[in-house]
Amino acid sequence: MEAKQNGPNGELSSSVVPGPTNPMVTPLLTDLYQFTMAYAYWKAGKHNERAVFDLYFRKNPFGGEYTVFAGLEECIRFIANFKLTEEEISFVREALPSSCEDGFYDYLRGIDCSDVEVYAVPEGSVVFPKVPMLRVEGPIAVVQLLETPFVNLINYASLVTTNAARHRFVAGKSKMLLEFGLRRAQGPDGGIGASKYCYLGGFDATSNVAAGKLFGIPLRGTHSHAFVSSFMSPDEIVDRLLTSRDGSTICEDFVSLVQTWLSKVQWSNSLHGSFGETNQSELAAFTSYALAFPTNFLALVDTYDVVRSGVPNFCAVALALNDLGYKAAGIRLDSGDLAYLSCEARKIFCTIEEEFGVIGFGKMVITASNDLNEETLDALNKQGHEVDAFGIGTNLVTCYAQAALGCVFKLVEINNQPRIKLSEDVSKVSIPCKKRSYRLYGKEGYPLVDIMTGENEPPPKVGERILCRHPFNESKRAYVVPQRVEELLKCYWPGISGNKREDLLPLKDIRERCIKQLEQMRPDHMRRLNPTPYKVSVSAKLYDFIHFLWLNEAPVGELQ
Ligand SMILES: Nc1ncnc2c1ncn2[C@@H]1O[C@H](COP(=O)(O)OP(=O)(O)OP(=O)(O)O)[C@@H](O)[C@H]1O
Ligand SMILES: O=P(O)(O)OC[C@H]1O[C@H](OP(=O)(O)OP(=O)(O)O)[C@H](O)[C@@H]1O
Ligand SMILES: O=C(O)c1cccnc1
Ligand SMILES: [Mg+2]
Repeated sequence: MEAKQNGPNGELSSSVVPGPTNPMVTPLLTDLYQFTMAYAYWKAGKHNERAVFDLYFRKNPFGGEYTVFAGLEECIRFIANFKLTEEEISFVREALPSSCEDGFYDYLRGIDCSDVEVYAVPEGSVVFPKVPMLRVEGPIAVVQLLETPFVNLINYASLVTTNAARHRFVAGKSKMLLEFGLRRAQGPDGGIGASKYCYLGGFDATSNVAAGKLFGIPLRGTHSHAFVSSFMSPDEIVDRLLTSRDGSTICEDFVSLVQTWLSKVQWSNSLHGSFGETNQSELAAFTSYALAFPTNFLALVDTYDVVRSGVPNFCAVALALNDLGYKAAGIRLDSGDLAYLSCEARKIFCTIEEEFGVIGFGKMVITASNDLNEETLDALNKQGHEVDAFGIGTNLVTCYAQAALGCVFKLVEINNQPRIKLSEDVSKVSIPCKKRSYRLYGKEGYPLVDIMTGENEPPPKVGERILCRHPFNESKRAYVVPQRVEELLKCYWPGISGNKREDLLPLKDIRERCIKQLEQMRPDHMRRLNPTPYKVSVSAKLYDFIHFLWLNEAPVGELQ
C-alpha cells in the first residue's frame, strides 16, 4: 500500500489515499448477507463476474425537491485501503457455517478493490432521485461487500448536508450559521459527520473541536449558563486589574468601572430608567469573563431575565471595556421569544450608541439558539428579528425532520447483460443498464433536466434537440435544446481501466461547489412550500429498452 499523505493544500493527491476518517470503517462494516452472498457467488464460480451497480435514492428528503450528495471521499478512502486482515478473516470464518470451504477464505485473503471502478457525481453536487450518485463496477462478490458501507457512508452524509443547505436557504446568505450539535448527535461518528457535512452544506463554523482539528472547519463558541450561574457576587472577583488594549493605561479595579457604567446605563435619559436592579451574580460572571477575554467578550444573557438584567449587565461590562479600548463581541439568547428579545436588545444597543457616543455599539452581534430548525428560522424571518448568528444543534444534526435518505444500491448489469428489479410500486422499479447521465442547462443558465442514457449512446450536444422521457410515464416527455451539457458521473477510482482519476478536493472547495450549485438552481425548485419537481429523464432508446426488459422479465398473470 502506498504511503498516506495529503497534497500541499490538504487535497488528496492522485496517487495516495489515506484510510477512512473513522477507523471503524473496515471491510467488516457490512451486513452478514454480503459475506454469505460472496460465499455463494464463489461456490457457484460466479464471484469474478463483472457487475455494475447504481447507488441512488428514490425521493428527496425534508419534503423538498433537491438533495446534496456527500460522503464520496470517505467511500474512496475506504476502497483505496480495502483489505481483510487475518483477524477479520478468522472472524468471518466463525460467523459463517462450518460447511463453508477453506478456499473461500483464501479468496477473501486475496481481494482488494484494484479491479473495481467507481464513477461518481462530484461531492457537494445537487442531485435528484433515480439518477445514480455512484456507479460501481467490478467482480460481483467484491462489489457486494461494498454495498452496505457505501450506502452507510453516503446516506447520512447526504441527508445532513441537505439539511444544512436547507437551513442556510431559510436563514439567508448574510447570517452566520453555527453547528452546535455534538452533544445531541447520534454518537461520536454522528457528531463528527454532522460537523463535517453541515460545513459542506453551508454552515460557517462548528463548536466541535475534534472536527475543527480533523477537517480544518472554523471553530466558534459563545458562553454557557453554568458559567453565569456559578457566580454568587462580584466579591468573588479577586484579580480586578485590566490593562488597556494598547497597553498605555492600567485599570486597577475593573469591577468598580463596570459598576459605574451600570449606574450610567440605569439612569440613562434615553432608556428612561427602564432598568431597576440587575442580577449581581450575573454581572459578576460577565465581569469575570471580560477579565479573562477582554478582546472577545461575549455573554449569554438569558439566565435570569434578558431585558431587565442580562442586556443591561452586558452593556455595563461592554462599555467599561470600551473605556479601555476593547470592543465587545456580542450576546447570545437561548430562550424565550427570540424575535422579540433580539429586537429589544438591538434597540438598547442602538440607544447606547447614541447616548454614550460609542460608535458601532448598535451593531453588536446577537446570536440566538434553542431548538431552532427550518420552521423557527422561517417564523423569525416572517416576524422580523435582529439575530445575526444562529447556533443550531439537535434538529440539524439528528435530521429530526427525516431520519434517513433511503439510498439504495441496485444491480443494473452483469456480464454486459442489463438487469432490472421490478416492483408493484413503479417508483421502485430500477433503471437497468450501465448508464451515463448528463445535466442539461437552458438559456437562462439553470439546469433544466437530468438525462440518463445507455453507456454507448452518443452524448447530448449543445444546440441539438434531444427527447427527454420520464423513465416510467409514457405521456411525460419533452424536447430540450441544451445550452450546456455536463456529464455527471466522473471517474474517482479507475480500477484497471487506465482512465484518469479525479482528484479529491479539500473540504473547503467541496463546500464552495455546493454553495455555487445551490445558487444556480431555479428558485421554484428550492422554495420550501410546494417546490417544483426537477425533471429526471431517460433517452428514447433507454426508455424503449427499460420497457422491453420490463415486459420480458414480468410473468404474464392468468385470471381465473
Ligand atoms: N419568535 C419566535 N417564533 C417562533 N418560534 C420561536 C420564537 N422564539 C423562539 N422560538 C422557538 O420556540 C421554542 C421555545 O421553546 P421553549 O418554550 O421550550 O423554550 P423557552 O421556554 O423559551 O426556553 P427554556 O425552556 O430553554 O428556558 C424554541 O423551539 C424556539 O426556537
Ligand atoms: O437547542 P439546540 O438546537 O440543540 O442547540 C444547542 C443547545 O445546546 C445548549 O444547551 P442545552 O440544550 O444543552 O441546554 P439548555 O437547553 O438548558 O440551554 C445550547 O444552549 C443550545 O440551547
Ligand atoms: O458555544 C456555544 O454557545 C454552544 C456550543 C454548543 C452547544 N451549545 C452552545
Ligand atoms: Mg436547549
